[in-house]
Amino acid sequence: MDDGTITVGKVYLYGGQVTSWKNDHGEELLFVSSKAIFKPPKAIRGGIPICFPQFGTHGNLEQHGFARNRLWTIDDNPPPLPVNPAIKAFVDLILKPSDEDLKIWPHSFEFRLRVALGPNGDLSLTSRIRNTNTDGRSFSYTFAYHTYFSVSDISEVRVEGLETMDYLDNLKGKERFTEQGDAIVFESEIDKVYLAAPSKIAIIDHEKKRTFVLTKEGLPDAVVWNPWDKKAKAMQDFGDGEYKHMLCVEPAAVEKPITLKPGEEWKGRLALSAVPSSYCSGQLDPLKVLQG
Ligand SMILES: O=P(O)(O)OC[C@H]1O[C@H](O)[C@H](O)[C@@H](O)[C@@H]1O
Repeated sequence: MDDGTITVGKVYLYGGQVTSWKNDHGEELLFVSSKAIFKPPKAIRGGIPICFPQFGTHGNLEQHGFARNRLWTIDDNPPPLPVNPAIKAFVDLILKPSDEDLKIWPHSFEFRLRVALGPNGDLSLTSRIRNTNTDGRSFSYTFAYHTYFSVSDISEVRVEGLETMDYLDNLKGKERFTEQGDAIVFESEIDKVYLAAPSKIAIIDHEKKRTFVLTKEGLPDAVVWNPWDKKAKAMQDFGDGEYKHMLCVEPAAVEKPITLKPGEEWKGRLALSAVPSSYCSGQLDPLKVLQG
């Protein structure tokens, strides 16, 4: 997507993956590792990988499913879906299963991902997944927009909107806990699936004085992940110190898989905006961020 002067977003057909989203000062808002590999068999480390038809290890497929390491195609003639008139540019990507995919997940589907840039440079991703099985069978899946945000310094970041939520802790065998009343801050590795999270979540980067506001629809859960130093070192496609400059907050449907009957379609949407943080007396007003 190009507005004629500066590139404000980049989408790879490999993975159907957004790898760049910039504000009007040309600053990159998504994190992509300097060691990312942009070809099969692994997914690109950064941007917004799509986890489908499985999130994480919640099933028998490879971690996070296969959509993130398949080649998607562009739909040159997208259908006239309800389009927000304020949208400046969009592209529709399509994924359908190959014969090989059908061997590991025996279901026909059409996945249409619309990536759109809206007013003020907002980025939205809308997934429409349709069951195209002709044998009358339903299918179920889990899903996530595995969004990697670029942050100045992870120790200066807080996440608002997930306080008091229940979560499954992936670092403790997916055991269920309840979060305390304070905003989430980061001092060590985190890998949690917040359940029935609110539709708006804010990531506040104190040093950058920037707040990312995530709005999600059709996606009840939200995963929060940072590998921290030890896991960072163990990842081949991730720099040792890069964990300091990224945070994944991933709108998802994990706890309750989505089931589609033949002919049925599901829609899951993520909208992102980056706004200057209003910072007064060391405290942000979460209500302003989340409602304003
Ligand atoms: O290394 P990947 O397969 O891309 O997964 C990276 C991470 O994704 C999610 O956030 C999961 O909750 C983590 O458990 C996982 O480590």
